[in-house]
Amino acid sequence: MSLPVLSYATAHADPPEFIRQLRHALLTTGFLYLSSIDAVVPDWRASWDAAFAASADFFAHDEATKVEGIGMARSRHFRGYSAYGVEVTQGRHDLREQIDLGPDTEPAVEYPPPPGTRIERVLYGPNQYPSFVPALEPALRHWHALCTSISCVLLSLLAESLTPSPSRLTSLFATRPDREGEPAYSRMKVVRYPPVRPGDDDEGGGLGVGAHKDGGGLTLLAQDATGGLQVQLWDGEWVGVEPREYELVINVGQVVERFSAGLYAATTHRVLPTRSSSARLSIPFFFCPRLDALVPVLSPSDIHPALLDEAARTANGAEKKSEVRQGDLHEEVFGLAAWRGITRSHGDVWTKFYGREVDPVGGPEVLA
Ligand SMILES: O=C(O)CCC(=O)C(=O)O
Ligand SMILES: [Fe+2]
Repeated sequence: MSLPVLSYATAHADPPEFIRQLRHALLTTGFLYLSSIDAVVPDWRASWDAAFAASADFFAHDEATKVEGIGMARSRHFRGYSAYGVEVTQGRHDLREQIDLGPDTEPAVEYPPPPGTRIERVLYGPNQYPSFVPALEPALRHWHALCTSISCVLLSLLAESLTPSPSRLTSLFATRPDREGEPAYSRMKVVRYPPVRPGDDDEGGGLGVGAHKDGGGLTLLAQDATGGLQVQLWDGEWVGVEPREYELVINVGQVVERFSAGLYAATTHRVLPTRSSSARLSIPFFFCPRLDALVPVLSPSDIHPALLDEAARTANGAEKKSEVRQGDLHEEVFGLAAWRGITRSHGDVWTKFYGREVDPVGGPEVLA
């Protein structure tokens, strides 16, 4: 089965048609390609090439240069570089190296956080960019801005496809006038999956990134021509998300799953270890609400009746199969789920700056 391809040009020229296709994609595969972005964003291809070229230049430096230059251990906001095998998904080490970025702001909270601080607010702060690859900062800032603007368009169409009150979703991503320094918490990663090393993927079953559902609202992924990403379909079968040049791969995360009362389920996915002789590069962008946003759950009376009908017909009584446990998003502000997720993935950074004394919420041993 191949994944649906939706045209970004159609999103602008014929929104009702785009919404129809989007509903179908999100009720079935939960993953889709977005094509024809260059028809709407004139510098799309050049921006794509610039982001990948500067990222490749960065990764070509040796590990010590990358760690000393912008290692995540230098950032109490969990931004920066993680060496190969450092990040953890589902308790296992991922076979990739990466830079983590987010909205580039002043720190929202001083350090150490004063008693009574909502701990997740420490996640707001500046990114780290390497002075030894000057082209990376402008290329990634621009890419973050492009992905933000595409996400806003897609999120509004998605919200319209669900409910007569779309602003209940879109408002979660809008900056509050009294909290300008705490915008939508959209993270981005620049990732390199090197060819597998002997022993990396034998008995241990190591993966580029282990099976998971994304935590945010929408994910926009740019991948190079290598391949390796797989999604788990309704029946549990894994299928490859084959590379398509200059197209984004789009999926929804647990924020949309919760808001839509499970109708638009977050699809489980993973990345296989790289088998080709050269490394794979990808740039996932996670469009997320503000950290203080409380994600409501739509009741059936808030959902378009035609969508409920279509969902019932599509599922036909079946449950979507997934290798991972249920979501990690509860009746709480989005930031707490984000905090648990990032502190679990980067326990070393948590221990260095926070630890149990400061933080009763997160940490490497905290499960959903
Ligand atoms: O690199 C990819 O293709 C996907 C990465 C991913 O799923 C993630 O970082 O959440
Ligand atoms: Fe993911």
